[in-house]
Amino acid sequence: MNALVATNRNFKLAARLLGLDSKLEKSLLIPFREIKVECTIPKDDGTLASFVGFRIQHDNARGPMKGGIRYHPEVDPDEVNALAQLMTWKTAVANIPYGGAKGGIGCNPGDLSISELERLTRVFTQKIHDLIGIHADVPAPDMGTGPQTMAWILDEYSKFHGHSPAVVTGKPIDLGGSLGRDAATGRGVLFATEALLNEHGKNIAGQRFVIQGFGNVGSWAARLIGEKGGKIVAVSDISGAIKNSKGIDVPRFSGGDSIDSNSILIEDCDVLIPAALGGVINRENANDIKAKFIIEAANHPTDPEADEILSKKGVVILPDIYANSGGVTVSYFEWVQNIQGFMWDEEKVNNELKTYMTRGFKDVKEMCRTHNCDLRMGAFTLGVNRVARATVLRGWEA
Ligand SMILES: NC(=O)C1=CN([C@@H]2O[C@H](COP(=O)(O)OP(=O)(O)OC[C@H]3O[C@@H](n4cnc5c(N)ncnc54)[C@H](O)[C@@H]3O)[C@@H](O)[C@H]2O)C=CC1
Ligand SMILES: O=C(O)CCC(=O)C(=O)O
Repeated sequence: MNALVATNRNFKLAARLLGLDSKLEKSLLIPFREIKVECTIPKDDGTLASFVGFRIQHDNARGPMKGGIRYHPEVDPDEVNALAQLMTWKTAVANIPYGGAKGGIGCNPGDLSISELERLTRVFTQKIHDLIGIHADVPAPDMGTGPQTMAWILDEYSKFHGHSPAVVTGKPIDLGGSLGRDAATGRGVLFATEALLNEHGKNIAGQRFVIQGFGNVGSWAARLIGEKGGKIVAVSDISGAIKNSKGIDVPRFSGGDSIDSNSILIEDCDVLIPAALGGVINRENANDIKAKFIIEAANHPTDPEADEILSKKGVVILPDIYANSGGVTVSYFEWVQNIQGFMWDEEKVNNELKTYMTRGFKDVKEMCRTHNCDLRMGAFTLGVNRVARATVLRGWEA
């Protein structure tokens, strides 16, 4: 199912549960602003290459819009739109003072040299610099981007607006990045997993985990879960997958037999953590999934059709807009530190993150009880209700 159709469907279900006014529902769904820019760069060999970049700013009722920038060949406006909307609900679930946005450039970063990536990032920033900003829209890394990408955006933006470290988060520490941001999404996944398992009378130790994706989020989640005694029995990335029922040597991504990476999601385990692409759990594979718990570290990994199948099988799904909110939460801490001109130590960052993730789980569960719904609808009703309240309070007077 198209990512936007799926995200809109979940939003509308939540709006019904909340009894939202239909006009308000419509206004919350339509993005605040959609930006599409053409980015042409000279390649290292002197030929020209053209790319299309997007920044979709979904909503700013609760504060500046916030969300990552993705470099991936499959980036398309519908997907970026869905991801921007998910950011709006996610920042509200985390109860941080932001709205939602997302960006992306349709490119394969693996095919571009470092200098080509730098030129592409700078051209993209030149085209959108007037529409982002510390109190308007604050980008961050996502798939295919990282601290170096944020450093180039910061530098290019600062040429127009003066030195502005708070215009991006997920920066290198030397440029005002926060300690703990690199690990934050994976650490948030750890805290979220602990909260869910504890509620079911279980601990991380002794559970068998399968993790799809071994980039920023997947590798940190694997490492931190491994340190807590969880057994990682299979992992994959774009290049392949390995499994070992006795446990994989996570830091080395070794110590297992190669398997078909398409079958990783249906491997035998207790907890499945998709940490790569969207839409990977769908009606084609949902019936074959053996995990009892799914922790959505990726954005939108589960299609609504799969949600229904898995729910009938009794699989418990911890939704993306709560489970992976550790990244944007520490991005918020980074932004706060930049604005204050003061740096927190890593212990403070991690302790604050735990407080936010623990509170977020309680808040989601409270909505599940109020609306007699599953965790996805608990998170959606929580996020949508907070944004709706802020929107109504601000009013529509022209
Ligand atoms: N970086 C962050 O702070 C946050 C990221 N996310 C989400 O987490 C997911 C992963 O993001 P990052 O780790 O930042 O990206 P990344 O670019 O660091 O890593 C992506 C990983 O996915 C793997 N991958 C790509 N296609 C694959 C395939 N077909 N099968 C298996 N693995 C595949 C890549 O090899 C790589 O290991 C995305 O859905 C992203 O939107 C969500 C919240 C915050
Ligand atoms: O850290 C951020 O601002 C955004 C992270 C992000 O893109 C996400 O949570 O999907």
